[in-house]
Amino acid sequence: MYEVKVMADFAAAHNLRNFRGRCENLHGHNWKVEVTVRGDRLEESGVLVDFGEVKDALRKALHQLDHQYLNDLTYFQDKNPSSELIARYLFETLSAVIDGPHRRVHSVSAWESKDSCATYYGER
Ligand SMILES: Nc1nc2c(c(=O)[nH]1)N=C([C@H](O)[C@H](O)COP(=O)(O)OP(=O)(O)OP(=O)(O)O)CN2
Ligand SMILES: [Zn+2]
Repeated sequence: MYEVKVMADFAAAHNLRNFRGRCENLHGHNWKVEVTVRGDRLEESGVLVDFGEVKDALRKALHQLDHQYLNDLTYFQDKNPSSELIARYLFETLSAVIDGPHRRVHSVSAWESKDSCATYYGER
């Protein structure tokens, strides 16, 4: 099994509804996102997937979040933009473009600060 990881970041505002704490108030973070792709077979070139391909897909997905008030986005109308659900949103978005016969997005981690991170692994 091979594993490829790429990272990128974005800045956004959010508030967590019904959180019963100061995170219910509007505030922001600089999230760092880590995407892990796994697969059992390499391309002829010897790579599982080009880092650049994953970075491009991640940057496109993060462009939708960067400098936004996340609670306003359609995906977060009925759920909080917690780090867990941001990771899930990115997992679903990236799986749709990166998954193939020999490679799959394995996980997406969203680091809200240098010491707090949530990871989504999908349903499988
Ligand atoms: N499991 C999760 N817990 C929390 C999330 C989350 O997305 N998933 N989010 C938050 C809030 O976004 C909040 O802004 C973070 O607050 P806090 O943990 O207090 O962050 P600080 O960096 O200010 O914490 P310190 O106590 O100063 O380290 C909360 N929890
Ligand atoms: Zn927060």
